[in-house]
Formats: sequence, structure tokens, C-alpha cells
Amino acid sequence: MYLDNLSLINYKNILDLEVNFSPKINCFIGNNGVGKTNLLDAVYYLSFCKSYFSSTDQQNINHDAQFMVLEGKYHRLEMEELVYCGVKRGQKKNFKRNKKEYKKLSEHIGLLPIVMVSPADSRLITDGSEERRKYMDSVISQYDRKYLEDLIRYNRVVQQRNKLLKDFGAGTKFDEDTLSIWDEQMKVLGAAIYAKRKDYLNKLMPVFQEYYAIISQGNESVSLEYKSQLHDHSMGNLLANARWKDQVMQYTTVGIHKDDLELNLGNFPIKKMGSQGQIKTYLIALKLAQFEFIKQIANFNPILLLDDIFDKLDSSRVEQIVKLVSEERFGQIFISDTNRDHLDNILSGNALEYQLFVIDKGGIIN
Ligand SMILES: Nc1ncnc2c1ncn2[C@@H]1O[C@H](COP(=O)(O)OP(=O)(O)OP(=O)(O)O)[C@@H](O)[C@H]1O
Repeated sequence: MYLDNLSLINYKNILDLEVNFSPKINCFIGNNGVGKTNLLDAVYYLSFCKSYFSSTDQQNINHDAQFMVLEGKYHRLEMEELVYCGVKRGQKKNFKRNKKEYKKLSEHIGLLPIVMVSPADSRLITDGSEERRKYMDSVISQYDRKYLEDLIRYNRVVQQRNKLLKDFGAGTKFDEDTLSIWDEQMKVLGAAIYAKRKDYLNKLMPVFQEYYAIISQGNESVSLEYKSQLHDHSMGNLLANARWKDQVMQYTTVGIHKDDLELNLGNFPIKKMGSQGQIKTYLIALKLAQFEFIKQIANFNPILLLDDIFDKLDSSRVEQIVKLVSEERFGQIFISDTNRDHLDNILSGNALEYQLFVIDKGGIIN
């Protein structure tokens, strides 16, 4: 699959742009703040119906404009796919596939699989467990729609259950029956989500370790461990054992919403022991493994977005990454960097063909 043509109106600092891409390597070059990341983000948006960076659509509309439009023309499984997104300030977004509006945005997730590698990924390591759960969820949702639906329902059930516990705390009479209704739903949904997270991480691990070894040239070892209360107890047992605690705390203290990932370099948490370059290598290897996994399921190459990957990495690691992603097993790639020589040297040095776009002030100048 590849993105053939992209047009943007008022997307952040990009006011009006239409561009055709190579099905293989595309490079965005330009100074800081010119809009390279915004372009990658627009591509991400068309796959995920949202920005990789900003949580509200209002932040994506150019500050001086009242609306934004993104349109992408894709080649996917021998077919052309037209994807459109329009957002007016203060209104719901309008998202269409081949001119037909989606009833639910979740129907679109997974149609155009994509993997983004960005400096912002470091929050996976530095931030709390919610970030790591979001990571697992966004990957699995791309290839398993049922997972996304279960997750949305699970989160709703936890919210309702928490409200009920709060009401009990505020003096409403304890209602065993209603609590049991939520527990029953949590049991089914929690077990299904747990099984899929476990399966994904089991399969991801060896590929992730292999990629890390290639990029670091065998210098270090890494691991990724799934932490879940469900490893040792069923969802039903957890809820039954925590009932008293939940009533005291007035929220649901057990379940897959407490899951986490332990990210290690050697035998230590990478958060504490990793250098900036090792952390970056860890995240890139993780994303490339994710790419491989999604590809196996989709049966075609996802799009790969590499934002500012050269920063903090030594030249041998950069070269390993570029060589790796230019292989046939990867498909269309978008790379952004501030330094043209940097990319020219690596890509031309390895006899790789690529299309170069020089970006300035939200536009392409060559
Ligand atoms: N809603 C918006 N309206 C107008 N401009 C915006 C909006 N959102 C972001 N910007 C601008 O977009 C620019 C950032 O662009 P971007 O992050 O794509 O830069 P970049 O070329 O990737 O830079 P770097 O090399 O520093 O990563 C900033 O100048 C920011 O102010």
C-alpha cells in the first residue's frame, strides 16, 4: 500500500499544498519549525482519524482559519482509496472513504495501517503506565476491530462502575445487583483484551530483539515484559477479592486498565539505565517490530513515518536503520530531517533512490 497524493488545506502551518509521493522513500528536508512533522502528522491523521500529537482537532486547524481539509489518494490491494477529512471549528469532523461518510470513525482504523516513529515516543518510557497501555491499544486496534470495540466498552463499564462506587461512598444504598452487572461485563471484556495484549507482546518480543541487535550491531540486549494482574488471577477472582477495597477507594482497583509494560536494557529499566541513543534505538526497534507484526496480519506493507530519527544516534546506528528500512520488506517510507547532506550521504551512499522535498514555511520549495 502507498499514499500517492496528499492535499492539505489549513492543517497547522500548511495552508494549501498538494503533493505526489514516491511509493518508496520520500524525504522532507528543512529547518526547524517549517512543517516537516506536520506533513508526517497529516499522513498519520488520515490513517487514525486523529493527530499523533494533539488531542483536539481545534489545535490542528491553522490558527487563522476556520476549517481544515486533508485528502489522500492511496493504492491499496490493487484498488484506489480516497480518504477525506474536513473539520470546521467547533464542529464534528467529517471523515469519508471514497466519498462515503463513516458512521463510526472506528470503522476506518486499520484500513491504512501506519507506523510512526517520532521523538515524542520517548514518553512511552518516561511517562506513566497509561502511555504504554495506549501504545498497545493503538497497535492492536489497527488490525483487530473487535479489540477496539471491546476496549471502548470496557472503559465505559469501568467508568459506570466507578460512578456507582462513588455513589455508594456518598451514601446511596449499596446495590449488589447493579455492581454484579458491571462485574460480569468486565470479566468478559477484560479477559478478551488481556488475551490479545498477551498474544501481541509474545509475538512482538523476538522480532523487537532481533531489530535491536541489528541496529546496535549486537552490542546490547533488550526486553519487554507484559505486566498484568491477570497473569495470576482471572478477572472474576480479581474483582471478587477487591470488592471491599473498591468500595473503600470508591473506584475499580483491578483489571486490565492497570496493565503495564516493563522496558529493560540488559537487566535494568531502560528509563533509569539507558543513554539517549539507547532509548532512541529501543523505541525504533520496537516500532519496526510493530511494523513487521502489522504487515504479517494485513498481508501488505504499512506506511512508515520516520520523524527526526537521526538525532542522538551515532552514524553506524543511523546507517543500519536506513539500510534496514530501505529493504524490499518495507514499503513506502517518509523521513524528515533538518540536514540534507545527512540523508544524501546515507541514501546515495547505499545507492538508494528517493524523492526529496525541501520544506519551508509550510510549503514545498522544490
Ligand atoms: N494550528 C496551527 N496553526 C498554525 N501553525 C501551527 C499550528 N500548529 C502548529 N503550528 C506551527 O507549525 C510549526 C511546527 O512545525 P513542525 O513541527 O512540522 O516543524 P518541523 O519542520 O518538524 O521542525 P523540527 O525540525 O524542529 O522538528 C511551528 O512553527 C508551529 O507553531
